[in-house]
Amino acid sequence: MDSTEEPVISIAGLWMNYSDRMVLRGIDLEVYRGQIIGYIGPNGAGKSTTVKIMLGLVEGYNGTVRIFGRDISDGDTAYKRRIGYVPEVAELYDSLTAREYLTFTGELYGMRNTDADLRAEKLMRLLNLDKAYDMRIASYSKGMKQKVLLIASMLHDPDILFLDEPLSGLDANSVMVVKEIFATLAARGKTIFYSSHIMDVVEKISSRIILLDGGDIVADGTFAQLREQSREGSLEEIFNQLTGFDKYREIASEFVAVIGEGAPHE
Ligand SMILES: Nc1ncnc2c1ncn2[C@@H]1O[C@H](COP(=O)(O)OP(=O)(O)OP(=O)(O)O)[C@@H](O)[C@H]1O
Repeated sequence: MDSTEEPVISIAGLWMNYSDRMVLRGIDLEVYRGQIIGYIGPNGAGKSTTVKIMLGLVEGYNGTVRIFGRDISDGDTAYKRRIGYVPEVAELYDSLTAREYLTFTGELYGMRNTDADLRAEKLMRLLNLDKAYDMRIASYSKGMKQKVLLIASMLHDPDILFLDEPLSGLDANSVMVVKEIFATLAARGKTIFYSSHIMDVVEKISSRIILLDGGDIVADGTFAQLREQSREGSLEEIFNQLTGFDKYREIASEFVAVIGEGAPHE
């Protein structure tokens, strides 16, 4: 990273609460071109909230969020054309075919219908979905839907990709392809910002790992740096240590004990 380079994402003093619940407590974060950020944290830590704020989907926060150098609260939504997003829950238009859905999405991003169609068809073929291109999405498997979401997020060649559990439902071969796509895009200067709970994936593909807990960033660095600081071996162990979670054995044993308490059979 060139130290004189402007960050593509710059967050300063970000606070967010939903009614009486404080979710983000003054987050500061700068992200640069070419970084693959693994944004991790316990359930409910505020990862999706942070991403939705950056996408302009959640308002009412305090602090400053700049994307490509511009404050996103200034009313100019032009930055959205340069980002792609894969949400946590696949909300696809089941009644459409992939051709209809992807050309429609491409047009929303300002592409010409024929260009979007041509490109989408090529990308579908590369992910083994050529035969499904004209089938209704309702008939797709979970992994097929996930591939369509991934294609939709990248069709317009965005500069920043936000993804929530991007490898969810993909088979091992497809996981390898998508991981390689992320690495290649990052090498071309794109930024990948994704959330996942699959620690061995995060460990392997992130150039930088950011751990959110209790509304704050509690770790930020490469996997090697995190490992050095915490003296733990795997990211899963580092995660457990930094989030203060050491009760998994007790919880599991109590859980199994409750199951074995004797069901109220007649
Ligand atoms: N629209 C909303 N209204 C009220 N509370 C919300 C809303 N969205 C999120 N929250 C709350 O904010 C907190 C953070 O949620 P968020 O979805 O950002 O967490 P997360 O880190 O993405 O979790 P997960 O790993 O489970 O996906 C949770 O306590 C959640 O209940």
